[in-house]
Order: sequence, then structure tokens, then C-alpha cells
Amino acid sequence: MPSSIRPLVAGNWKMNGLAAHLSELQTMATGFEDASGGAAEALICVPATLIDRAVKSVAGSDFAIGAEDCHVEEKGAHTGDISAEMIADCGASYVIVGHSERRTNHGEDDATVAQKAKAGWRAGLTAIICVGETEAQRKAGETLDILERQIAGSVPAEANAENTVVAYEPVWAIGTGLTPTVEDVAEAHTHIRSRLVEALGEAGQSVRILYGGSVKPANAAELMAVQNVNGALIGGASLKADDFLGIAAVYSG
Ligand SMILES: O=C(CO)COP(=O)(O)O
Repeated sequence: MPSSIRPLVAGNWKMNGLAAHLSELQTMATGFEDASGGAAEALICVPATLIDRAVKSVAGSDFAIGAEDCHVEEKGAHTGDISAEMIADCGASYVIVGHSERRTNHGEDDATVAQKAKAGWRAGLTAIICVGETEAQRKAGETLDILERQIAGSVPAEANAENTVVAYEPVWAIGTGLTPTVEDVAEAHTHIRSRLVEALGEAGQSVRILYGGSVKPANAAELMAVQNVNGALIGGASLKADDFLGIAAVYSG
């Protein structure tokens, strides 16, 4: 049941981070268990250039490393793209698919996102499937309809708690310092939960649903306490160990 789901504190470095930044990652990996009281799992998704070194940096800890995107194919003539198999080959265990920045900047639609999730599974990765409305859609009162459509189109029917995490990221809350009210987060997450149960049956009860969009140490406690929020997907605040561990601390009890 949702209340027994082990939370996931996940970072998304986006197009940030050079080798020098790996020391920050090591600090996170070393401090995470203490900070979270052992009550949550940790993941940082890094640029493709850093996956291999990030995996080595956290070796010996339970800290997971993920990628930020993958191609749908296993290999072939796709210059500049990276397959899920390549990501797994570097030792990563997660891949983000359908982030709104990919949907907007690379024209990825729900069908592509679903294919990417399946590509991740094919390689043994857990897919973090992102959904979320734009500011215009929210103002037009379309939030729940958009989420329903994105869940229906982006989450393949074989999704379960082992192979899939869903992240709700309102586009207008990303990198803006704005967050929805806890009532709005509750409404969105409850809606996503019921759509997942409808689509996946019992498996939909235990798929983790992360909230993402301007999560910081100062607002994490109230956001993470909302029903059906099973962790966070953190952008800017995942670049600094102090901030990331400060967010993890909401789980320390
Ligand atoms: O897009 C996000 C994580 O995927 C959220 O980014 P911020 O936490 O910087 O708003």
C-alpha cells in the first residue's frame, strides 16, 4: 500500500557537472544514510559523460546512479544518441524518460516516452517517467486531464514498482522557485495513483510517485508529507551535497 512504499530521493543534474563535481557526489553518498535515518533510497541522475565515473565514485554505498535520457533502439546509426544498454553497461540502474525539457526541446511525445521506458526495461534499468502540466494548461483548468493523458500514453501496461517510478513535475514549478500548494500536490498525486491503479491493477498501488519542481530543504518536509508523494525528483538542489542531504533529512524522523 502507498504508505509502506520506501521513498526515493532522486537528483537530476541536467546539463551540469564536470569531473570536479564528483566530490560533491561522494559527500552525498557518504552522508545519505545518516541524513535520511536509513529510511529512504538515494539516486542521482547525471549527464552521460559522468555516468561511468559517478558509478565508481559511489562504489561501496547503496547510492544509485542514473541517466537522464536514452534512445529507444539498442544500437545503430543514431549519431550522438545513447542507448539504455550503454547506460547499463556503465553501471547505472535508472533512466529518466519524458522529462518536460526533453518533451519541449526535443519534441518527445507520449508514445516516444513509452518506448524509451521499455528500452530502459530491456536493459534492466528502472524508468523514471515524467509527467506534468504547463502553466497555460494549469490556468485553463486542464491539469488532471493532461496528467491522465500523459499517464495513459507514457506508462506502458507492463509497468510495476520494480521497473518504474513516475515523477510529477509541473513544468511551471521547474527551476522557478514556485511550487504548487500541498492541496494541489495531493490532488495531482491522488489522481496519478488512481490512474496507475486503473491501468496497472494492483501493481499501480506500489509504483513510486515522486514530486519534482523547486524542491529545497526549506519546503521538502511539507511536500514529502503529502499523501501519495513517495519521494522527490530534485534539480538545482541536487547539485550541492548540503541541499540534497538537507532534503533527505525529512525522512530521518
Ligand atoms: O526538473 C526538475 C527535476 O527533474 C526539477 O528541477 P528544480 O528542482 O531545479 O526545479
